[in-house]
Amino acid sequence: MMRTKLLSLVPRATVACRHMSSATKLTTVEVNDKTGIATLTMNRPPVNGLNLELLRDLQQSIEEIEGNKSCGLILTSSNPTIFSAGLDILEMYKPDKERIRAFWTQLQDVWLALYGSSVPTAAAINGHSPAGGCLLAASCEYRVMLPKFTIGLNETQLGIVAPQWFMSTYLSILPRREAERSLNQGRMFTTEEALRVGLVDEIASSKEEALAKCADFIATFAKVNPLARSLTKQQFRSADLQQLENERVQDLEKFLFFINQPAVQKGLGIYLESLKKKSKN
Ligand SMILES: CCCCC/C=C\C/C=C\C=C\CC(=O)SCCNC(=O)CCNC(=O)[C@H](O)C(C)(C)COP(=O)(O)OP(=O)(O)OC[C@H]1O[C@@H](n2cnc3c(N)ncnc32)[C@H](O)[C@@H]1OP(=O)(O)O
Repeated sequence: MMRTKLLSLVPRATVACRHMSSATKLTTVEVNDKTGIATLTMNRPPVNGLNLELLRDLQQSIEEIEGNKSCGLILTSSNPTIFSAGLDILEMYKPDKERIRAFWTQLQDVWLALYGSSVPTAAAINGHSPAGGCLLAASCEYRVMLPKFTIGLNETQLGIVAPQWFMSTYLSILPRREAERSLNQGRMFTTEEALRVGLVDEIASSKEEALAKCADFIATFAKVNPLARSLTKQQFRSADLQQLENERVQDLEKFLFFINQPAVQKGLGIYLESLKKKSKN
């Protein structure tokens, strides 16, 4: 394994980091030698849109962290204003038949790996986090968010339906009434609103502070037996995980049927255009 000091890339307070993976281009993993916590950073400009390749790299990085006996995983973004824009709409708009199957299957794999991770997980949400971005953050056990950003499962606003496992993820954090209402509305929460409803656990004023708060959360498990902790987590999450495991193929087929509906394709096209127009103004 390659061991590189990355002192120039980490806060001064950090003593030393092992750079575990550099082969992947769209994610990096750095393990703090002192705390044993791995920081997994998404790095796909311009908006960390979750395309097939970023999802593959995410899964590889999660597996790397699981296999490396890290004490915890912090998910964050290299972009200073965007955690992740969610699924890359270009994967779903006028899709290639084979690729879109691989894409959705890979998204399922990432969720199973992250939501079911045996290590403690936290998200340092250092930017906007709509839809699939929110799903990733919500799959972690703890969330710290920077002010003046937005987060939420906004699928209905795009004319699409969040599948059951997106809903289960929301329900693992939010009271049922709040989860149902905000999913139906496709509501995006400001940082402060997200804190109020419990979608995020803390607010931090900088990325460094967010990472430190996530590390503090992970440190709360330092004296807990790791096997007891991970089996307890598994028991809490196993029904949700098992449901997708059992229905993976049907879930894929439902997604393909839905996404290929002419009305859905039309809606995605209009939404993409509106994003592009907005970025030109
Ligand atoms: C019952 C059966 C159920 C079956 C299941 C069926 C269906 C489920 C299917 C799908 C589930 C999908 C979940 C998703 O994740 S969909 C994606 C939702 N994402 C969004 O709505 C976010 C859209 N983006 C934004 O709001 C902003 O871009 C953002 C706040 C993230 C950043 O704003 P900023 O001003 O900094 O940047 P922009 O100028 O807007 O964007 C720059 C550039 O990036 C392009 N872009 C942005 N987001 C996306 C995206 N998600 N996918 C692809 N491309 C994106 C944007 O168009 C600009 O491009 P360009 O003009 O520079 O070329």
